[in-house]
Amino acid sequence: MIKIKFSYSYFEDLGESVRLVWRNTLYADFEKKLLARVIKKKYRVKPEITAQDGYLLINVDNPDVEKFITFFIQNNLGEFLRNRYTRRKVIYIHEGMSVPLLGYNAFGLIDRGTNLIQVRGSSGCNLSCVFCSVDEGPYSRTRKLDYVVDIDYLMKWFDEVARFKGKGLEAHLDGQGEPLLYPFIVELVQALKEHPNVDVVSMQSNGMLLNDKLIEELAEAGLDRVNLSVHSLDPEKAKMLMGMKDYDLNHVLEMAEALVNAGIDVLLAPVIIFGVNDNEAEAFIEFARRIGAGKRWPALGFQNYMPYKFGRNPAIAKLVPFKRFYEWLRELEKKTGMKPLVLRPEHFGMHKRKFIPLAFKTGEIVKAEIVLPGRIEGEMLGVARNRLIEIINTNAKVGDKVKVKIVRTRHGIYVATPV
Ligand SMILES: C[S@@+](CC[C@H](N)C(=O)[O-])C[C@H]1O[C@@H](n2cnc3c(N)ncnc32)[C@H](O)[C@@H]1O
Ligand code: SF4
Repeated sequence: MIKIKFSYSYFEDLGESVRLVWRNTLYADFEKKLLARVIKKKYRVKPEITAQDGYLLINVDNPDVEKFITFFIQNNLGEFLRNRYTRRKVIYIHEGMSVPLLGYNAFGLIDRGTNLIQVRGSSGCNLSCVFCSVDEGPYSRTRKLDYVVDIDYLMKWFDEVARFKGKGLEAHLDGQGEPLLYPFIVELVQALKEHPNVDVVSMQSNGMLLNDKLIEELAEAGLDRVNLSVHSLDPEKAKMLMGMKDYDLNHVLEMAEALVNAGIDVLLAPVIIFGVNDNEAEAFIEFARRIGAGKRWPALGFQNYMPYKFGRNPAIAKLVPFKRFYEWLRELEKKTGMKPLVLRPEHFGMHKRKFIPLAFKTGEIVKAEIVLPGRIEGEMLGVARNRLIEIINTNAKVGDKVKVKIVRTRHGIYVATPV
């Protein structure tokens, strides 16, 4: 009998197939028939395949089978890889693919002309907030696939960006999705924190996937702050806003306190939808005070709900102009004595820094090679001048070389249309 287990992984028996669960966030299903067929073809034996106690079990005596099937699974992982929370296909981006990590907003790095660099290791979310700006989560209607970037490759690009941007950086883990779904999140926090140009490592998270052990690991790795997205202190309203019946508000609130106790600062970041949760503002402030949030940075970062073209824009959401929103925050500051609620970049030690020079001008026509499918219908990702370009309204295929017109370059995110 051969027993196989990979590090950070376990196998589950699903009857017709075996599932390899990798780092709790990714999985790949292999049909037992397929594995048996490839073994039979090479070794002329008909094995029985099961999974038990996390191991893959194959009832053959030949020890060569172990090496062979290990190689087969590792080699074919890319084809079968899926996100455990969204169930979407995952494209694993690594150095061998020559995919630049600047230019696109679903993965890689974003420089918005300050000392803060956004770091996006993966897409995909465990929740489906009714107002989500990027229509994320298991109930997304627009997002078709997810990406995961290999950690060494991500750090290689980060290093280049950091060298250009200089010292005193904040590396902020956020994304079109939930950063805690990144399979190497602890290692990533540690690698960023150890970078000589990084002072602060922070993360934007919904907090659901935190637990005491993970918090301890993140604190040890050097995570400085979590901007925690909590949108109601009423369990039922929170379930409705997070779009998930099993959203556990109490767990998230407990984790908020655990973060503070572990020395990771917390900034509570509720999205305010007037008429829905604006009446909870004082309760959020009280909660933030009670747990000791805001030790080095502000304790609260109320966000004004905004509709987005490819987001979920619920009918309940009433729009409030920013002028009115800031007035509301100032009134709250006066009433509660909690300051600052009107946040400015200085509160986060943020200042302007020179931009990584843009690779394209708006209106420019360039020849791009299509390297990956995009996340939404009609979108593909192209490469030119060592930058990614999101090409919209296209039916090009991977490998095609196409002429495109750059229609957007803001903050080094490039969008183009075919010409
Ligand atoms: C897209 S999420 C990604 C990070 C993580 N999943 C989270 O929710 O914290 C980034 C932030 O944007 C906020 N957000 C999402 N949709 C929004 C909207 N329509 N208007 C304003 N803020 C929004 C979220 O609450 C979160 O604080
Ligand atoms: S707002 Fe954040 S937590 Fe909510 S669905 Fe979007 S990405 Fe997920």
